[in-house]
Amino acid sequence: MDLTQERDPSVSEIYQKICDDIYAQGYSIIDNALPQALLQSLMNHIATLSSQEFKVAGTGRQDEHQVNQFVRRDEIHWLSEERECEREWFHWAQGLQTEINKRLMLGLFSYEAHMAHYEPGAFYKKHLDAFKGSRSRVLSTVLYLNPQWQSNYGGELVIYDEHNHDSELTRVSPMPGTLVVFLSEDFPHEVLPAREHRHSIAGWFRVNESVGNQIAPPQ
Ligand SMILES: O=C(O)CCC(=O)C(=O)O
Ligand SMILES: [Fe+2]
Repeated sequence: MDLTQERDPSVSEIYQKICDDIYAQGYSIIDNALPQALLQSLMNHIATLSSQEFKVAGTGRQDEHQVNQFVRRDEIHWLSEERECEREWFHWAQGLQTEINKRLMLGLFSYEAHMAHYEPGAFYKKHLDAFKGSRSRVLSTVLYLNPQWQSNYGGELVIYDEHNHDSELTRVSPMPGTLVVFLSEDFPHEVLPAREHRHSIAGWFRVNESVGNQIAPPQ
């Protein structure tokens, strides 16, 4: 089953819009970004994943992984190619990667993603997804999977100005099917506490950090 509907012109229009926005301002916010069937299947999937498949999220690189409850309070489940509907999300992201590389020549090489669950009251303090100059994570994506979200629930993503980290650029409410894409090294952002359970998929495109035939160490 191909839930991304490759031939659907609206998929390539969305890819184009993301490329245009990234080129113009470094970030993109798209409502109803996915084909309805794919969005529905991801929402069903996250709703049925058992709580055992979510782990408390940490901060820092994998080898210095720390759980810091003052920084973030979400639980995550890394996506894999093994489950069909997770594979469909990778497929959609692969299409975006191809388009971005063609249009913006960012040299995106791989994509990793996890589902995230924020309990009521959970948050993620202001942070960057990559250290400046590290080139590990180049482009971040966040897709929201909350079928019943209302604007008074809170839980907004706040994006800050790349040149003035105290100045708020915009707030995004985690409405179903809204997608945010931004340059990982440039835009500090935070997740405000919500009154309800909040679900999303966060993902990151990386460049190839391998030198010669040596494989880059895990991040
Ligand atoms: O869920 C969001 O809105 C953003 C999550 C985030 O910033 C992250 O996982 O790095
Ligand atoms: Fe982030």
